[in-house]
Amino acid sequence: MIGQGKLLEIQDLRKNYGNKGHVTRALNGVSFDVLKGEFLGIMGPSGSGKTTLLNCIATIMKPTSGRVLLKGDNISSFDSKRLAEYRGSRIGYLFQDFELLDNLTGKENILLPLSIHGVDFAKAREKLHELATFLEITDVLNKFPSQMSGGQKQRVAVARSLISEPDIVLADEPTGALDTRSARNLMNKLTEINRKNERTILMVTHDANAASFCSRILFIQDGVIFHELRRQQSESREEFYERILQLLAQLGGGSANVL
Ligand SMILES: Nc1ncnc2c1ncn2[C@@H]1O[C@H](COP(=O)(O)OP(=O)(O)OP(=O)(O)O)[C@@H](O)[C@H]1O
Repeated sequence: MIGQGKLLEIQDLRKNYGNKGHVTRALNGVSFDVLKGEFLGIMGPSGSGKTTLLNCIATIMKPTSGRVLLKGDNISSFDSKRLAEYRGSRIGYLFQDFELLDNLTGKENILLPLSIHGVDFAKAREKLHELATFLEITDVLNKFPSQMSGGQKQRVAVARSLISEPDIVLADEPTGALDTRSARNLMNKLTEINRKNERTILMVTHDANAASFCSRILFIQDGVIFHELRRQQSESREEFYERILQLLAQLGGGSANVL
């Protein structure tokens, strides 16, 4: 269920790369809200601005103009202490290529955000156990990333993104490096995390199949949101997937799974 209220507000976000001679307008006035408890997808072709958008929200990069509000607070006005808290515990980040540290075990990778930002370790251990059981990674907690499958690595990364119980998880092509079965497994887990724990998720993807797990999808091209699809309450995931494919075909997407 989607809770009431806006969790994240993106207001007229613009991001230019380069200088006067060679300016790339990666974001050209992007505005949308993410509701609390929503699983929102962003689809768009390569180079449309998806990663730039997520990076601006995650404060990995500064927008040229525009505002990002989390629960009404303008994140660009945060001082360094609030910014560290925002990055460390209010947002979780999932990357296409997992971004686990090779010289740390699964467990150490998951607990790393907490050791940086300070926590109650008894509570963390309990949370770790709960997440590991749910994500089916208990048997890889003491392994290093090189000893895990791609699907296991991404589920460890999911646990890392959730350990601090963030307000929102930002996922950048989380199924991009996974085979079909692991991708489906990951999307089922993310859906359950969204529905049961009411965790808000914002995911960018090329993949219509992954997008069909979302409750709403925004379509971006040339740094502008130009369309929206909402999954109806009565609509199955398979029906929503068909509707996404139909839209992509109308847009002249060509390939079935890739915009
Ligand atoms: N550091 C940079 N310097 C200059 N231009 C950049 C930089 N990063 C991205 N761009 C450009 O900004 C635009 C948006 O890039 P972005 O990576 O946000 O797109 P994307 O939709 O995530 O693409 P993909 O799906 O291929 O990852 C592209 O034209 C890209 O070439």
